[in-house]
Amino acid sequence: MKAKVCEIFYSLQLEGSMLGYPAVFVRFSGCNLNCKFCDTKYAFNDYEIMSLLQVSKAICNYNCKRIIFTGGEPLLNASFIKCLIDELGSKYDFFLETNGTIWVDFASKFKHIVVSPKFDNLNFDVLKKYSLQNNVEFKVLVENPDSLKQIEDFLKSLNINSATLQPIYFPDEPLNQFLERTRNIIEAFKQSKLTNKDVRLIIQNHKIIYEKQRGV
Ligand SMILES: Nc1nc2[nH]cc(C(=O)O)c2c(=O)[nH]1
Ligand code: SF4
Ligand SMILES: [Mg+2]
Repeated sequence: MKAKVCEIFYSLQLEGSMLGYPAVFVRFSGCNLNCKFCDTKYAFNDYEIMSLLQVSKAICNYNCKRIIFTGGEPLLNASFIKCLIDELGSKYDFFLETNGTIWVDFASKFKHIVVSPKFDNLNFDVLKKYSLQNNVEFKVLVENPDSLKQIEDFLKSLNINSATLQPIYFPDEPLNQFLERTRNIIEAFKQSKLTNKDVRLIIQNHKIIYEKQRGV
């Protein structure tokens, strides 16, 4: 079995509630969506075709027990990932970053799944299934302070009480502008109804620390 793999690298999880844990990232190429704010467009056409053995060897070369599958949309390679998990076994903890449009029946094999729904492409049947799992974190992207009302309604519609808000850092946006927009989002968040739920705001720390480099 083979898959298009964009990059495999060792870093810290620098987004979401698992912030700070060292992990090996396996970034698959390709996505079923095409978001205008996508920060991994390079994953669409920069890849190597790799076998299961090549990927598992690359993972084993790092001395780290946490493996994060990301993309693109990693679940376009669901059976490849399932085989990797079965092969690598119980000494590893597996994590997933997905856009929440594809469901897999081995979802419970992941220690933690980050589902980041995109409002232009919501699949409520799939999102409902993820919302019923106890290993799922919903990470909702925030464009500006006005986006919070839509996010409130979205969480309510799926009966979701806990989530992570992540301000979007547009690919060609200057850092100062992102920081100012983030400060405005924080002020609006503090005044919103979301403060009555288990909702937190966490920025993409790698974008600040490494200035939008890839593979970090
Ligand atoms: N350090 C680091 N943390 C991340 N968390 C999620 C990432 C992703 O691109 O899915 C990512 C990434 O690309 N780098
Ligand atoms: S779902 Fe994620 S990887 Fe796919 S196009 Fe949108 S932002 Fe990019
Ligand atoms: Mg990313």
